[in-house]
Amino acid sequence: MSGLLTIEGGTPLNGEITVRGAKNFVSKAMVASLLGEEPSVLRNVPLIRDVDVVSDLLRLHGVTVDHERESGVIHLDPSNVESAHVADIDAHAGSSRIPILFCGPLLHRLGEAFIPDLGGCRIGDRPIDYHLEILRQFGAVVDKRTQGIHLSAPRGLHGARIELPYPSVGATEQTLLTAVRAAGLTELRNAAIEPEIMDLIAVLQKMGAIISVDTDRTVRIEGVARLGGFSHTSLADRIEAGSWASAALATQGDIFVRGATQPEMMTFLNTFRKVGGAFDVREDGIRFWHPGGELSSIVLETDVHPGFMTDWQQPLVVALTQATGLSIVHETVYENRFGFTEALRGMGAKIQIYRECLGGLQCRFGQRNFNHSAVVSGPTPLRAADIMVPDLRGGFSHLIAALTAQGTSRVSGIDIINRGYENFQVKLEALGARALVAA
Ligand SMILES: CC(=O)N[C@H]1[C@@H](OP(=O)(O)OP(=O)(O)OC[C@H]2O[C@@H](n3ccc(=O)[nH]c3=O)[C@H](O)[C@@H]2O)O[C@H](CO)[C@@H](O)[C@@H]1O
Ligand SMILES: C=C(OP(=O)(O)O)C(=O)O
Repeated sequence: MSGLLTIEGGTPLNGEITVRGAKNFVSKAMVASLLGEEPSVLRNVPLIRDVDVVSDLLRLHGVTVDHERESGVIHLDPSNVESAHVADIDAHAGSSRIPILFCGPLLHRLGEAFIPDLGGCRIGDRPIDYHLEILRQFGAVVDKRTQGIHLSAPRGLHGARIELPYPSVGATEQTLLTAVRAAGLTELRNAAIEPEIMDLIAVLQKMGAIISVDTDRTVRIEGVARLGGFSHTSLADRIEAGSWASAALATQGDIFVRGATQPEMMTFLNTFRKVGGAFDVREDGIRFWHPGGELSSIVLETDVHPGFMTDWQQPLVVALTQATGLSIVHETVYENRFGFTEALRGMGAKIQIYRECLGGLQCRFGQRNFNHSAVVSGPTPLRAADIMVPDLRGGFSHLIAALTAQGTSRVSGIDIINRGYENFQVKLEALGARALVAA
């Protein structure tokens, strides 16, 4: 990955930026449009690479995608869905995790699907065993090939009783996108209930689906023969909002995040307040700032919703290097999400990584040799360094660290960040960061 940013740190980030629709919803709603017999419209779409990848994949399958980039409106017309050339799809291998969610919709529309090898952040093994098992339960025949996966449904797809071993976001979405047009009833136990999934359910309901969510995380879907289009405005990207909030805290700044919304961020806001950050929820966004004085160390465990989201963890850890005392961070969603701390240690942060489950919960990764707990000791002044972006959130964390550090850092591989942060360089400039793209 390319792109080099030179950052002169030590200046608080102050000002206002806007967040638009959620990366982890918009791409899925775009896939859902494949299920309809009529056109759909999606608003508040951010300019991020995952949207471009999904647009390309939809176009390869005959969907007309008209993206008004500045206004953030996408028109999707699936009237002429067709099989794509395997070589064309394969060109997108490794670009994102979304292609796996094309399975159900393509099986319904075409009777077969070819899925390229997945991309996404390398923060653990990220197997797709739940996805494939679910598809088999619906009646799909799964043929794993050297490159990619071929699926067919010789007898059509029928509803299934599914229980997830872990409330996986992707596997829940796989079930929803397949069950809505499968024959009969589907029952999904131990489903994930992230706000982005709830917004996907809202989209599917607008299209004509019948879906109920019980208090015990059981989702029931009554399959229907036909779905129409939808018109929908995406919920805001709570991960991007939390990332800018962490940047405000670490740099002792003050950022108004226009578009950020409280309900989806309540868990983040509680943690932010415990660390010592201040925030003000307004009609049109949330202001986050460092109120002066010391920040407090905390014990934090990432979890599925409504727990503290794993994608908030990496940016917040940078802010924790500026808090007084020992913070404990237990990552329970991914087994390998602390790789980004190596660069922080090189910048002077005191972060130790442990295999044990520190915190309160025993998680799936305990006793299994995974470095999934961290102890952060602070406050430590950070010094500038040359660093390489490892993944999406780790990359944004490196930006925060460079902005916090005294001196000039060179951050390479910044293109990865465009996968989930819209116009982040323009936003940095608007917040007064001294950041320059190297020629
Ligand atoms: C594009 C998108 O929406 N990405 C989000 C989605 O990823 P994604 O949908 O890939 O994450 P999952 O919720 O599926 O993964 C959670 C855990 O389940 C495991 N697992 C998952 C599927 C499977 O078949 N087998 C299996 O073992 C994973 O390895 C991981 O340890 O939810 C994650 C958890 O909130 C977020 O960090 C990602 O930003
Ligand atoms: C892990 C993430 O995304 P993906 O699932 O697309 O890799 C993320 O957004 O932090």
